[in-house]
Amino acid sequence: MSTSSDVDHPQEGPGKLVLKLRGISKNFGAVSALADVDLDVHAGEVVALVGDNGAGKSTLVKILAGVHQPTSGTIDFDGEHVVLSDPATALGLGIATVFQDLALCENLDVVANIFLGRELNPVRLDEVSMEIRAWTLLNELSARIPSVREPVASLSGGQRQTVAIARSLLTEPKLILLDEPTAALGVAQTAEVLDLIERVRARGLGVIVISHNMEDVRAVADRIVVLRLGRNNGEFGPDVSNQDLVTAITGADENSVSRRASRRGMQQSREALI
Ligand SMILES: Nc1ncnc2c1ncn2[C@@H]1O[C@H](COP(=O)(O)OP(=O)(O)OP(=O)(O)O)[C@@H](O)[C@H]1O
Repeated sequence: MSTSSDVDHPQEGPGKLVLKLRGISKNFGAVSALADVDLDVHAGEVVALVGDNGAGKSTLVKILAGVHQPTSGTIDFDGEHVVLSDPATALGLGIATVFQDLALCENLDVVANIFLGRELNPVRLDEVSMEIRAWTLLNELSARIPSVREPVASLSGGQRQTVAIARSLLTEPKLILLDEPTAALGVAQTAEVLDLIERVRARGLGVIVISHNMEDVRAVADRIVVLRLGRNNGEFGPDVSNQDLVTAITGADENSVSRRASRRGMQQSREALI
């Protein structure tokens, strides 16, 4: 399938600030899930949010999706102070979230899944217009979907992720949150989804990607933001070393990645001496 997205939506580098979080904290009773977190995302920028289990990534995404309310802190979206009181408000403002479970209906086809709950004419379904719109959207994303009349049950993991992302684009959001979009995908499917993220960025959207896979993060992110124990713990470019990233995520500079790097360094100096 050929693409026209780069032509239709030219975007060179990050644009204006679309999301600005300042001092976001979230307590669940006595548990502090987030403490004083700052985060900026620009239009046309992919920001990877990384951190160990329990670092607070999901809590932050749920705050942006309007599922949780922050205990304190401010959210500016598209230059305005906002309160994301519920998921409909977040979506209405232009923040779309693709959760890890994708929430697709297995027995329905691609068109029905993309338009689920947003049918063009819910009284008398306008199947033709919906099919054309679905094809156009998938075409713009260079998606490899064999047929939009295929039930989702017969699609691969990467294709399902594509359908879920296409569905989230239907409301024309300014920011899209992707929770572990490549988890449990094979090599080729992962590459497909990373390509898709690049196309979403090329449309000028701000993208937040949560991922545990550092290779994927480095491949697609413009900026990598580390959370540790609910706090900001460093911000890096995609060329950051594995060692620095692991140190920021775990808080320990003595780990297997650093030990291997130092062994490699010692071996190289030994070879230089011979
Ligand atoms: N609804 C809740 N009630 C009580 N504590 C919670 C709730 N949600 C999250 N927490 C706690 O907040 C902290 C951050 O959890 P969160 O799920 O945001 O981390 P995470 O970085 O997404 O981890 P993972 O990678 O394992 O999904 C953890 O200590 C967790 O136990």
